[in-house]
Amino acid sequence: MPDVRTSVVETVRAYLSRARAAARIHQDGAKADLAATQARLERVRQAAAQRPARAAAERDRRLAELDARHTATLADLARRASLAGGMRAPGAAGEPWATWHPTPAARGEPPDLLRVGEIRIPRADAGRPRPRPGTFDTAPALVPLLDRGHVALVDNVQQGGDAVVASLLLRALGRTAHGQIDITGYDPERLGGGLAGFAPLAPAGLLTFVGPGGLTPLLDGLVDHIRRINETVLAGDYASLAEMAARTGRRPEPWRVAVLLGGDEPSRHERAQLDRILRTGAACGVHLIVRGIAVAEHETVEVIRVNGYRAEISGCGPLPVQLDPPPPAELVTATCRKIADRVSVGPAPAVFANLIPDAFWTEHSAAGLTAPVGDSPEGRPVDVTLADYPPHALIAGPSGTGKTNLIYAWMGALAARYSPEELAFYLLDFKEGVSFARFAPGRRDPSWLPHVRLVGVNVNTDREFGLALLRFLGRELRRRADAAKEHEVTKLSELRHEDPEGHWPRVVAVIDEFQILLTGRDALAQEAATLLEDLARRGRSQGIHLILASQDVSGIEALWGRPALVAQFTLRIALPKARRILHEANLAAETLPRHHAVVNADSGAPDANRVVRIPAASDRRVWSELQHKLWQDRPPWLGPPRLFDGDAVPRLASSPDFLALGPDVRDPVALLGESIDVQARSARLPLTRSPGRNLAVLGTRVDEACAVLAAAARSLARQHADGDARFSVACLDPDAAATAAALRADLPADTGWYDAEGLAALLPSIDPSLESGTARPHYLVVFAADAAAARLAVREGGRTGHEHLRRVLNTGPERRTHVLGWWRSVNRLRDDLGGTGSRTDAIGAWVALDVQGADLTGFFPQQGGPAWYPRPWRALYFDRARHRTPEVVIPYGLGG
Ligand SMILES: Nc1ncnc2c1ncn2[C@@H]1O[C@H](COP(=O)(O)OP(=O)(O)OP(=O)(O)O)[C@@H](O)[C@H]1O
Repeated sequence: MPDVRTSVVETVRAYLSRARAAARIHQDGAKADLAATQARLERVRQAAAQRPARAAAERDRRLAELDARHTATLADLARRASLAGGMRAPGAAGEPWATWHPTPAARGEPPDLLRVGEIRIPRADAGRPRPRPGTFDTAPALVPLLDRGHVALVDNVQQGGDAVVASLLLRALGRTAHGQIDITGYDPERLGGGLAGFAPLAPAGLLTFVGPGGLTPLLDGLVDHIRRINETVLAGDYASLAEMAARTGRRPEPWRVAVLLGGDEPSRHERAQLDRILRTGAACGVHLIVRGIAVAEHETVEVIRVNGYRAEISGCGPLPVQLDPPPPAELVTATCRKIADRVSVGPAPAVFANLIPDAFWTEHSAAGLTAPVGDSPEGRPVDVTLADYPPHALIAGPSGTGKTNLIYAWMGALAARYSPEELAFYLLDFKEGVSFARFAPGRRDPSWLPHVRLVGVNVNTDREFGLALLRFLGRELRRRADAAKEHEVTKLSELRHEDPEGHWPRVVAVIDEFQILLTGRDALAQEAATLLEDLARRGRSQGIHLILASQDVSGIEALWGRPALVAQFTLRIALPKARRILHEANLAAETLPRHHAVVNADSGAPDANRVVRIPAASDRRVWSELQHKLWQDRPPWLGPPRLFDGDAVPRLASSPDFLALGPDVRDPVALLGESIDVQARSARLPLTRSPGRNLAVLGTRVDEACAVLAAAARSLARQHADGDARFSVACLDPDAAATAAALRADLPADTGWYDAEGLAALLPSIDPSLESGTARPHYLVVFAADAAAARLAVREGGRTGHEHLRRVLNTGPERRTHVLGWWRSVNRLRDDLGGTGSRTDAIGAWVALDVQGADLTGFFPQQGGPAWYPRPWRALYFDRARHRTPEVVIPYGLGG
């Protein structure tokens, strides 16, 4: 048993020993853990003890950084505010008084803000927690007044307030065009003393003082003015005068600034009027500077609280403002005196540049053409319209009063507003001189006014050219009327709407000294008057407008006989001393100063007068500057205008019809000279195989006769390949020899050359009846054919030379043999044809030079011959087969 007990004890002991050992191990582990935890705790404790100091350092670093950034931003903002301030108040709006002088803004520039002092922005140096007292950045303290609002001064010290009022007024005066600000002063306390420095403006009407008790009428007047501007000037088209000025560059009304300096408490009516002005005045250029009268808060009112030279301005927030000192008294009076002097003298002369908009070709002419021709006496632009009403204009004034200048000004203003797609000019000057030539390319200046399609100068003796223009316009009128009918509309504005792809510019035809076209009781004047009447009546709806100018009362009288025609010219422009263009009772033109015009869009009725100052627009340099700009912008499809110069001699070699000729034509055409027409066409004589297709040039003028024959022969030669046609040249007048020889040199090499003897031998040899139908053409060009009469009278082989000549004339053309001859008188031709009573039909076409119309009786279907008064380098051409009336042609120059 003891053994059992012993064994149990030992087992338990062993078990306990193991358990103890295990517990010891656990205890050791726990101890180690405890030590580690305690060590960590100690570390955490130590770290925790260091943390507040680090956080504070970090916080301080961040604060310093923010401080520096803030300081830099503030300095930058102050710098930028200063810069921006300078830009918003340039020149006289912001300049210090020491260097101040008026700098009026340019036309159309919006008015600036006005400086009254400087904003002081406290400067905080980096690293310093607080700004150092007395250190600050500055920016101009600007106040909006003109076109923007009103200023209310709240002050208790006189000085600073006086300085603000004087600064605002002087800066506003110096920054606007002279005379563009009307000031009214209401100063019942000091009876105007508050504005004493500005008194020199009073005599020029730019400053009015209102006495005590005058506040009501003053406010009523301003309210009335605002109403008038809204009704008649802005008229619903613009929200404000500022918008009108920005869009049109025009400011038709001056600003009105009323300075109200204290007084009794306003009545209820006055307060209501004040409120109205504060609400609505700025849009109409009416502004108040109020001091000592409490005004309602309004967004348009800038409140300045003045305390000595310190102030707070509502627009600058709480930032303190240091007010500028008042402008020196002598600067104020000297400036006001200068402005008053300038305004009393009257506005500066009207300037051509003011008629030209900043941007070209922005207007559309569908409804009409509107452009200024000058300024009103107050300096405001005066627009003139050509449309359905008024459709046409008459301009009159004695020589030298500026009609041409007015036309230039008007054309410049129109051409700058309307593109060549919208407007086309046709210009004709019957005066001697070349006033419209500048619009066409010249030798020195290749530019042209892109709107001009035709220029006629030196046409005083070529009334035919005026007629040609009217015929052309008549055709254009019909073309437009037809197009309108096709689109089932009646007016140009509707046609343009229906046919947007069509090219339908408004046409303006200007005819200077138009009466020349209508003088004389001949058929030409009759036709011209009838065409004019038709154009004037029907042109209005088709966008064809006439501007007729005349220096001579007879010009107007030429129209007076046609009341229906005159009635269409409802727009009348009278230059000084122009008579009979306005209504009889309208004497406005009598007293008109130089370079002025009365524009009247109601047929001259006195009520419709508008006096306009016309700018000088004739200066070539100024004009060509504008023309060059417009020319550079011209559309690529637009060619130069046709220039018809009555003094110039046309050249065959450069005439379009000559250049278009080529060989192998069926019926050759002889070109005889240039037609007087809107296009540079040649007068043509078709040489068909019909009887009478010969030409007689008649008259004694050698050069012109030679020119016609040479042009005819040269143009024929161009239509035949070498050898295809035969040319024979006979020259029987030594004066014509040089031309004839030069011609021969240009004709085919086998061209025959004959004198009288040779001609007498040649004629019998020409036997057209023997030629076959395909015979080659033969042109017999005879210079001074009559000089061969004695030789041709000789009978040889049973026949005289004359008989041979007549045979060739009579039977030649059918066989392609044509005589192109020059006879120095009609009678000599008649003799060559067989004497008085002989047949003349072999001469189917003639060109008369210095030959009286009556002499041509036998060669012209009507009794008495054609109406023809010979003039230098002009010829009358008649082709029995084609003409009803003869046409005037200009021979091509002998130079080729
Ligand atoms: N508004 C103006 N301002 C300055 N100069 C002008 C003005 N109008 C005309 N002139 C000048 O007066 C002169 C005569 O002008 P213009 O040739 O236009 O007159 P006109 O009536 O057409 O004369 P005429 O019928 O004899 O040709 C020109 O030298 C012109 O430059």
